[in-house]
Amino acid sequence: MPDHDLDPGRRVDLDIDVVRLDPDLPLPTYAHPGDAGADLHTTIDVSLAPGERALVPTGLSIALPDGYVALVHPRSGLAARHGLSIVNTPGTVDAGYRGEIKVMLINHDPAETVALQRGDRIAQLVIQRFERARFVEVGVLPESVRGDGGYGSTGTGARP
Ligand SMILES: O=c1ccn([C@H]2C[C@H](O)[C@@H](COP(=O)(O)OP(=O)(O)OP(=O)(O)O)O2)c(=O)[nH]1
Ligand SMILES: [Mg+2]
Repeated sequence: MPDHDLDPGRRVDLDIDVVRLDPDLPLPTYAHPGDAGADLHTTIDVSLAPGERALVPTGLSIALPDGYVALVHPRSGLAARHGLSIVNTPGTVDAGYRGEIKVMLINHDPAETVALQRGDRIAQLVIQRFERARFVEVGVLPESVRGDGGYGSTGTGARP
């Protein structure tokens, strides 16, 4: 097995109820064992001129268990080949959301139009657990080594 412990028959971690609003298109699909992202398909043909964005339907509605979120990530191949990304990457699909999952695609290529066809895999859905925080207001935060340094405070060169 080339993927050492990435067993194709690996247990499923979680069942998620899915409604296919467009029954001719597939469910989200993991391309390989061990993949974090399940690919999402566009239900429509869509053409994006340079700089243009579009909210693209996937034909899927899901019901996530409480404590889980689905994140809509770009696909690196489309990004590398066509400059295609997602405006609000990663998109957040809340557990209580019952509407159609949509993807806000944007064409970052300066010159080429990106043409996608119905059924093309346009994005990937990563399912994660999250923590729901209680925001406890305090007057002073505990000290830390980083302090308020950020936004490039460590520079870009190699660090010793
Ligand atoms: O890429 C995305 C992002 C969001 N959504 C859906 C699911 C999510 O639960 C809902 C709301 O998303 P978000 O909270 O990011 O948007 P908002 O602008 O804050 O809208 P709202 O006021 O409805 O929360 O829209 C998608 O289908 N795809
Ligand atoms: Mg919101």
